Amino acid sequence: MTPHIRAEPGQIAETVLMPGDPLRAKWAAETFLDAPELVNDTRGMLGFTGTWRGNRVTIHGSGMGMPSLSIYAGELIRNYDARTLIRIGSTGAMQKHVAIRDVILAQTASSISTPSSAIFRELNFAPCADFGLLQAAAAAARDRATTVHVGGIYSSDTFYDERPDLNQEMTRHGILAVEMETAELYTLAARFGRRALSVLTVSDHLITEEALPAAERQSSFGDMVEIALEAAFA
Ligand SMILES: O=P(O)(O)O[C@H]1O[C@H](CO)[C@@H](O)[C@H]1O
Ligand SMILES: O=c1cc[nH]c(=O)[nH]1
Repeated sequence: MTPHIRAEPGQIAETVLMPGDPLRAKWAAETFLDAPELVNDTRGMLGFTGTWRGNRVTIHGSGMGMPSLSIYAGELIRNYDARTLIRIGSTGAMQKHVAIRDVILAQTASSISTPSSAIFRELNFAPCADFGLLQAAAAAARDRATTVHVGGIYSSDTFYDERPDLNQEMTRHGILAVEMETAELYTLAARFGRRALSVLTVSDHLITEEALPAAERQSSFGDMVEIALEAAFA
């Protein structure tokens, strides 16, 4: 038990999928896991443990933004010994060739800062995905109709951005999309020797201003969850 997770030792699996939204954790657990059991609801942050093809999996919300993710992922690693952490998130596209509903495998995550920045001081640490997970997710994605992109993303501290110049530079330098958690997830995984990957679904587009209709969000997120599960147990 931690200040933010009421699960008993042993109630959290070694493999954890982490959406930002606790209700997406509930939906994914009820849709993809056998016998999902609620293991956390402290502060309304939901976590479920069940099995997928016989493998134990926890699906636990991270909340929005890196400070929130660093609490949950940090406690899952330190207190429950989570070994494989895969974010399943929504993201905003920053390239014309990336479309709504496409899936992005985040190879690297740029940021202005993360909760870990105080450790690095003048160093520009380069948070990156676990190569084995990335390779397995790319292989799992190849068998699907969904278009998948592999590359760098941007982990922002803000959803309502006030730096169009910065977005332009990221687009110019090939950054695929923006979200708000991955750089800290990859940094924590590096620090504790764990495996991490972010599998993201494009929910809106910063250039075309398209957005996934609310009614289609869950069905479009299904591919991302299955890719994450297949990668975890490849
Ligand atoms: O859909 P989730 O996983 O929450 O991810 C994205 O959506 C939230 C912003 O609306 C941020 O958490 C961002 O990273
Ligand atoms: O953080 C996010 C997530 C989805 N779309 C965005 O524009 N930003």
